[in-house]
Amino acid sequence: MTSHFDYHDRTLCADHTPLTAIAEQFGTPCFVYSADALSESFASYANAFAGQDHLVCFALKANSNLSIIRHFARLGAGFDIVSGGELQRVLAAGGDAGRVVFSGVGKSEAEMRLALEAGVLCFNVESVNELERLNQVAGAMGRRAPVSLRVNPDVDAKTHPYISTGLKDNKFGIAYAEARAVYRRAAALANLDVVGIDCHIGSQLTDLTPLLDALDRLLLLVDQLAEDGITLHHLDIGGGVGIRYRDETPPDLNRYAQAVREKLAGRKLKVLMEPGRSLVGNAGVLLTRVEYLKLGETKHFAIVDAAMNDLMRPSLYDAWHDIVPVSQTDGPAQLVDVVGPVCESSDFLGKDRQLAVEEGALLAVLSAGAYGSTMSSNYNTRARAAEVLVENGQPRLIRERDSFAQMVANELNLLEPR
Ligand SMILES: Cc1ncc(COP(=O)(O)O)c(C=O)c1O
Ligand SMILES: N[C@@H](CCCC[NH3+])C(=O)O
Repeated sequence: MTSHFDYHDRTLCADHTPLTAIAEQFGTPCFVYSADALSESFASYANAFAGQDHLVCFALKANSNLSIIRHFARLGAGFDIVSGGELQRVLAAGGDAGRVVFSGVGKSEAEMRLALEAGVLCFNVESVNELERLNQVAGAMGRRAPVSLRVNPDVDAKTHPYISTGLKDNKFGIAYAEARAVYRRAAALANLDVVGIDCHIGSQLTDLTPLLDALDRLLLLVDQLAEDGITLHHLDIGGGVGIRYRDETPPDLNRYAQAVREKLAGRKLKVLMEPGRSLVGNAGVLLTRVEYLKLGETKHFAIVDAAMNDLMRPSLYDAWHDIVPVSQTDGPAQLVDVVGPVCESSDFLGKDRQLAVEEGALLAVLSAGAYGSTMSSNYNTRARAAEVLVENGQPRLIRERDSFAQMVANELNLLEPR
């Protein structure tokens, strides 16, 4: 529970707006976000890094709803994108392309053209082949491409193996041992401007040590590059700061910023960062209603109207999300698996939870603001959930639930005549 999602008169509220009223108005399942929580998490970065030349680039993959992008753009954020689609979202929401860094291992030529056209701040390049392709695409357009190399510092981020990205055997980044040579190659290419260096070692990190170790390794490289006559203007420390899902202790941002400040003292390097989860994760919940209570032979199930297609994290990473009743009752708690209607045994939101539940009751799956809606799908031809933003005490629909007509429309006119 956070101060933004808390009980008032035994009803869970989003900034004092009862989730019962939101469910009534918008239906379930639906994601509910708190605008104040978004502002607060952004402010905690801004305050921690105040006094240092920096840019917080919100990693869109965590939550790319246009209203959330716009909210962060108004607060002065930049954006970290990984596809042409994400760039379109930033532009549609009124974000500034000049504050966008473009990450990702597989940028297509079309995506490069789109980003050069828009004028992004930087391409975070992840391989020599990408470098050559970008040089060629920029040349053909008569443009120069600003580049940073994503260096793989080979540090163990000590997180779930699926979300660790900074080890030698991960597909991400340019091997540390090769980075200096690749920079020389980049500097020699006619249509590129070498402007920065970046890394991102993994997600949901609760320990600052690997982040700071990675920074040390990058700074060593920055010095070697200076000897080669390559001067960088920014250093992008990536994202990865973890949040509390259950009982984790997230890293202290002030300590992180202080350590970064000390390590960069005396250098003319702007700091960029790419937080996703830590900006939005605890600013959202997934609201769902219990359809059935099913007493199995060995287990009891609360079958709810949200499923793995709405929130994949439990199925995919065995991730824990707290699940709480929206209305507190005095009924007896029982041990249940909270599962969805999807036809997969891995379709669960939580296992072995002590909950006082009854059919028709509302539940809130907490910490669902990051990698919830963005990873959702239409599996089982289920409509992707609506999204609602609570701002100034008012809930506002920011994404409509898919309609079934929408879902079949793309294929309907391609049907062979009967
Ligand atoms: C390159 C890059 N930047 C930023 C992020 C955002 O990470 P997080 O949500 O953990 O802050 C990711 C995802 O892990 C990423 O791959
Ligand atoms: N999608 C993951 C994190 C991966 C971040 C992307 N590099 C999650 O839900 O935790």
